[in-house]
Amino acid sequence: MSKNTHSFQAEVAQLLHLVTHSLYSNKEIFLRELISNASDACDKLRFEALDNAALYEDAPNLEVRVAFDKKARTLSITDNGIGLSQQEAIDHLGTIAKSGTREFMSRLSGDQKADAQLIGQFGVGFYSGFIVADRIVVESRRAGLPADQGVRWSSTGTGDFEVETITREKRGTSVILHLREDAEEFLNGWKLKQVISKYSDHISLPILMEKEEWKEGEDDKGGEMVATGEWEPVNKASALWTRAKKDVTEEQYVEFYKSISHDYEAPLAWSHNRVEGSTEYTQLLYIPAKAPMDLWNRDHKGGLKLYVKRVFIMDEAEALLPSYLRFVKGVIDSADLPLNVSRELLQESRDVKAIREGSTKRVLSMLEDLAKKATAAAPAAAPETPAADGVTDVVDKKEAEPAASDADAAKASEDAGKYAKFYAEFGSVLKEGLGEDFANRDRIAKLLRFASTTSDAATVSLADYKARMKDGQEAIYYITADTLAAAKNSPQLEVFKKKGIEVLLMTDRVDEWALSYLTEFDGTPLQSVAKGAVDLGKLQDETEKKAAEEAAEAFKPVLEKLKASLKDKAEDVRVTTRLVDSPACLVVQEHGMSTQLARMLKQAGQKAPEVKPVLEVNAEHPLVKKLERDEAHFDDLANILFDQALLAEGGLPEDPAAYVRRVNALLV
Ligand SMILES: Nc1ncnc2c1ncn2[C@@H]1O[C@H](COP(=O)(O)OP(=O)(O)OP(=O)(O)O)[C@@H](O)[C@H]1O
Repeated sequence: MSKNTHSFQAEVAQLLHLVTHSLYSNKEIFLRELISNASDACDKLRFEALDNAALYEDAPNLEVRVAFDKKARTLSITDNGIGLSQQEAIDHLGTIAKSGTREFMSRLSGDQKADAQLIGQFGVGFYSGFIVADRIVVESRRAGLPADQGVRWSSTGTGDFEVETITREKRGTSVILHLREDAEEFLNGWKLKQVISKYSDHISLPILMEKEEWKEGEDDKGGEMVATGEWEPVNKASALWTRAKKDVTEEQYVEFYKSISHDYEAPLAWSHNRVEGSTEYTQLLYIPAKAPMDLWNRDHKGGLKLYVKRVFIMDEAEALLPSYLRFVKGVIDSADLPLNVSRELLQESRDVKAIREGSTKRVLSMLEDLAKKATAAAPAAAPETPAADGVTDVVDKKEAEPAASDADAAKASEDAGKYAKFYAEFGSVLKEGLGEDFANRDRIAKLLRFASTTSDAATVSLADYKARMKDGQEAIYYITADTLAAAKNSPQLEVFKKKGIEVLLMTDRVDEWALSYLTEFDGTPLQSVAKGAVDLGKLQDETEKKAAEEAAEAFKPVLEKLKASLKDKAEDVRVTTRLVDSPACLVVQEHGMSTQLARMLKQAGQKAPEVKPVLEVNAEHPLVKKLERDEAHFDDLANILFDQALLAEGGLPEDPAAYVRRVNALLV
């Protein structure tokens, strides 16, 4: 192949521009990214070589070499991993294959600081080389291909890249950075070692650099460091999760997280354990502080890497955790699984089942721990009972001690905010667990937080709610709506407000579905206030009940007429005591699908059963009383009553024009 020029995928060109302009303040991360790619390439080789040892050729020791050339102003990162074929170089170094790329691009604002944060979350990988280089040359040969099928890829990071065939004896990849003038600091052995030990110490392969010695200059001209030709490792070269906890600093845990997740922010919590017993494995699990772009997609792969006896097997091993914990990042290293385990085999393995259960429990305990810290910081709230699952020994666990200094106080308040932060990012995903993980449903339920009629923020746990229930209250009441405002102002809440009964306000898209799996909490049923007839049980006194029955009796003839008038729209019409200020509201039958969920399904283009709601009217309301007197407009009034009830809960009348006509007729 002669030299060919290719254009970058449009997104890459855009990203490159941003990388060079936004990540400037944190230049050195390019080295972490390139070393991490080099290490991944070695992992891939080791994995492919399980079936084909010939791929090792004559170099079975996998390693990464970092070298610089002061005169040529180049810095190179060389690995003897899997390498790239010509086509792979074109495909992988010219496009971004990651899911969520488009979504990511659309969120960029043009504000460099904000965008730099976003890019950090997205992970720029290879392209980060352009932060420090104005030209990058990649020379590579894929393991197993003949020497004359090497490839040289080069680009100045603007719109195009060039690809040509070269002969390369050694398999693997060299990334050669032609450094910009202002990146000269990386032409220094000491500086490079410092950056490598900061970001890449956990890499399990040796990262080698040439040993340097001080050489005096001639004629008193001052000396300089010169390379000796001898290579020495500059990292510890033991995978971080294989080390004892006491040998790993907090900073190293954070850096390791950043390198496997490409996240900018530190994680909220982590847990590192060696599990022994019938299934042996090491787990290092992290709870991120920020949700990735495509978390909502249920096809979003899990964030766990699977190793077997320290050999990398696969990324995104979704079988290791249930889907509702897909936000968790980390590593599982199993001592029992066969090295050639495939995704399909994983699904069926009993060891994997044990790992999955153990890791699920571990994540839930981490979350309980965070939640407990939040509660400890807010003494007014009801204390959370920690789940007794026998799982202890969480690395980041610190007993809540009285803050001894300002620093401790700051740490305590930071810890206290972590659960709220977690919940804002991942609460909706966690809720999916109610429907997915029956064995842990109670633990998940304890972790849920909602807004309520006493708190706009999602801070109320079901346990808090229970602790505040009124004497005689027999259910946990909730309402689902599209928005907090719609939930708060819903007519269905009126009687609850009047009686001072707290109602949970649920506005998450998954609430209705998820809550259908949670019929009770700690022995108390959950009851939607928009479903079925309102039964306040002991909260309503005898006189109230009697008055309501009498009103319903007196209203019967009007009710019959209303039913006839609205027979196409309403399943039934009845008198209610749940309304105080509003004339009417809609409810669905006890086990029916809420009108809100039906609407959502329709919007999503899915089939939803036709739900005819029940219209409940407030016999005391002047508009309803008017029905008794105004024979001429009865039909119009009845329809307006129904349509307004629909509007109040965020719906739209079936025939909006007819609704407007009817209202106007009454207005003039
Ligand atoms: N040293 C290397 N050896 C072999 N292939 C490489 C090397 N560096 C990069 N690649 C290939 O280029 C692709 C793109 O790399 P890049 O760092 O941009 O993204 P990534 O590694 O896939 O994603 P991320 O960095 O977010 O994990 C890699 O997936 C890999 O296939």
